[in-house]
Amino acid sequence: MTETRLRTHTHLAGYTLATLFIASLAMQNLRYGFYDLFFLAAAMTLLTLGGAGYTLISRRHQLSARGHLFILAALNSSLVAAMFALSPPGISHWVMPLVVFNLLILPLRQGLALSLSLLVALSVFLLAAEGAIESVTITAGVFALISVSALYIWHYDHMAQSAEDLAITDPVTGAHNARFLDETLQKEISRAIAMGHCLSVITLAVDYADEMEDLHGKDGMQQLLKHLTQHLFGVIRAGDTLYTLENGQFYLILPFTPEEGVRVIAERIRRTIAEERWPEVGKVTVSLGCTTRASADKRTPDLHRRVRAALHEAQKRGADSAWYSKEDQSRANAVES
Ligand SMILES: Nc1nc2c(ncn2[C@@H]2O[C@H](COP(=O)(O)OP(=O)(O)OP(=O)(O)O)[C@@H](O)[C@H]2O)c(=O)[nH]1
Repeated sequence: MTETRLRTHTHLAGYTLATLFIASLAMQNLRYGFYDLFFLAAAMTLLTLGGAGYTLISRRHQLSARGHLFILAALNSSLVAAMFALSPPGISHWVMPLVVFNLLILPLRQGLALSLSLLVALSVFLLAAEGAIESVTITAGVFALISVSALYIWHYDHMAQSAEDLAITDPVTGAHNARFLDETLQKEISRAIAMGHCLSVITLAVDYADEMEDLHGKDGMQQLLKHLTQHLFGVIRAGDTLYTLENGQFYLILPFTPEEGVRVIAERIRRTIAEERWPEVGKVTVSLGCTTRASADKRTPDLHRRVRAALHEAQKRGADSAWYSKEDQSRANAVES
């Protein structure tokens, strides 16, 4: 289940439970003749029902739906207004579920801000209406409830973020993985088409990777890939992204980079890697294929196909070389030419 669907389900469940709870409060107050409180609860029920409707309408962009903040702010404000205008008995019983509800529906910071504001209003009200001891005791209890809920939500957000990072990160090198490559490249292609800027890509393979693995073992090769990743992160500029593929290969997406630029950076990568002495294996060389998006390239396979052909051409020419492929294969020419 995606995060958007999960949020839609939890928001719907939250609003439905809140509606049932507040509607039962409304009925109870009607039964005992507390008409002011009945109208308050009825208004709050309408707001939570509105929240459920809004959740359904915004189900496709639940993570960025801003309307929840307004609905929750209206719920909290109506309770604070009723607190000071009606001085209802047992108001802390209304506040407790609402502070948890704020945290369940809103992003952590917004939920905390609303819940703590409500807590401040409650403690001022209790201080004036019931005295210091009552106010401190109830405020401490509600504060503990807010803290535990916020900690739980922070923990959940943290775990969700770690799971997302793991899903898009190569465990050995720490660069992004192939799964994330297609997603990002398609976005970059769409951005380049919309904004009319250049986009280039490079694919890079360690020369004689299989022989090196036989010689230095899997661990030695993994250490080398880690160091190569750090080196590449040091060479590329902010905005460029790096991906680890299989068999000692890397992929670079370079937004705002024209043909002349990708030739410069490909050559710089080739040269700096060849000049370095790598702790595990000594000297290493790489072959690089590069290309720039042409107007006909609308999808990732268009660029993948051409950049792979360029890498293949570089490898055919022997180790330690780079090759640039233009849209038309017959016009392909070497980087250094
Ligand atoms: N995407 C990307 N392009 C690079 C990088 N380094 C060089 N280039 C491209 O190569 C061109 C020439 O780069 P340089 O020789 O470093 O010259 P520069 O004037 O210092 O380049 P700027 O980074 O644009 O200031 C740049 O304009 C870029 O198009 C890089 O790390 N990433």
